[in-house]
Amino acid sequence: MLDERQNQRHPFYDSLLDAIPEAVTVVDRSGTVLNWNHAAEQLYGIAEEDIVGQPIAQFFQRASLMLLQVMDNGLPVYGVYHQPRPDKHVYINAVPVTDHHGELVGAISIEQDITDVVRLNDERFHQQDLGTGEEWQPIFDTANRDLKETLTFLEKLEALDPASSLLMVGENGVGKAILARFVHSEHRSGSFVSLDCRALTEGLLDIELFGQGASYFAQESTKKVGKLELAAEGTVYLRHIDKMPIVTQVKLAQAIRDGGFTTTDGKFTKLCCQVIASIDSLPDADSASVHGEPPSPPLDRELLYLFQQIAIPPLRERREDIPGICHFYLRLASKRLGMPTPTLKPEVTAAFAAYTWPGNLTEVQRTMERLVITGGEAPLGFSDIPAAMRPKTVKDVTDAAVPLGTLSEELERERIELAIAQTGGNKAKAARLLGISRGALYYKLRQYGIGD
Ligand SMILES: Nc1ncnc2c1ncn2[C@@H]1O[C@H](COP(=O)(O)OP(=O)(O)OP(=O)(O)O)[C@@H](O)[C@H]1O
Repeated sequence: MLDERQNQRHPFYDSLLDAIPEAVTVVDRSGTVLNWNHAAEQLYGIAEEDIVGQPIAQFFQRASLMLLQVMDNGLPVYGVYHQPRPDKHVYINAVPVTDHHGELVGAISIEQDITDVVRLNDERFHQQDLGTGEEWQPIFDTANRDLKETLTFLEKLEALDPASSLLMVGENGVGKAILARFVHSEHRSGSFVSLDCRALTEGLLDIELFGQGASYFAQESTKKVGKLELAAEGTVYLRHIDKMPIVTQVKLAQAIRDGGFTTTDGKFTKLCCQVIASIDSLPDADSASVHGEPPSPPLDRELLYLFQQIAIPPLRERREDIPGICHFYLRLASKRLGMPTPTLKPEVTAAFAAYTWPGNLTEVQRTMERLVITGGEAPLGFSDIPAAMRPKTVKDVTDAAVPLGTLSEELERERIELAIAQTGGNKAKAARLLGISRGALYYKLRQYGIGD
């Protein structure tokens, strides 16, 4: 009788599963797929008849299978952001299933596809205009001595000689283009034209920069004005200048030195724009003499020395700024996405300060966006941040070496609370951990009303 009723239920269940807009997957204890609905077919492009009856691990990386993880842990997950494949982003609920005796018999997952949302957000951020001021200034509001000196020098230089050619030097994503925009918005009235020297072939880059006279073409209308002329009173930003063909580099050096250049139709064009170039790192000065060949990547020496170099350190060398930058990007992402700004537990702020951020600002921005999208009401802890950023030991956290006094009041308070917690309330040890005197700690405790 029971079997009969169960048999009757099957068509209802199948229709129910297909009516659900989320991807539903059911596996048995061994990980063999029992159900795979329409939405799952669409999300992963795998037909039901191909996957049902097969081990799910044949279709996905084992480590990325939340279903197997919940069976291993015996614990459900709800509303967790998950990336089952490099090109798929989902919110997932996954639950282990037990029989009447409490024996594990399998698991069910329900996944909501948010790939488009993530992609759209990414695009929005990539396209986003750098703005003209305040919004991104906190990135360069620094407590780092070297960067402070560099920025002071730049400010003086621009006040005295706003047309000087600059070379922004720094790892990928440190903010070279942002700083170039900042300089531009402060001192130039024309347009900001950006060219990536990796993206164009030798001849094309030359034409893009210096233009081409009408004599090369049949009609006058096909005459091409170069960016150096087009950006008059503005800025030409040359990204990855070390990838510029050497012939063009020599021509550019000559144009900067002569204050202008001759176009192919013989006209002398004055250089009215500011040239700002960027490079990830300076070529090794000795490499040419040591190996007897041009340094790789080749950068014309004459051109190099025509630029004032502005070095921007990677984030791991300005750790004292990291908490402020993370909070800035959290607020920026929340504002743009219309979502509440998540709060970070102090240990997370410290973990971020200790992390190396190889992708620099770009990585911070993406990480904070993700936290805004996935974060809930509660303050975010270690389990909410990418595994690679979690400290392996408590020492990693305390080694974050974020000096007090360089932090905002909010962060300073968090840092003190963390130190008190880590030292079991021992104020002398906490003061040592924080690198301040005991008296200063007592003052701060009173100031923030901690331990009242
Ligand atoms: N308006 C903005 N405010 C704050 N951050 C921004 C803004 N626009 C972009 N960013 C973030 O800063 C990151 C780094 O900026 P930028 O492109 O200036 O670095 P870069 O050093 O020039 O990088 P690359 O070496 O790739 O040329 C961007 O990838 C983006 O995540």
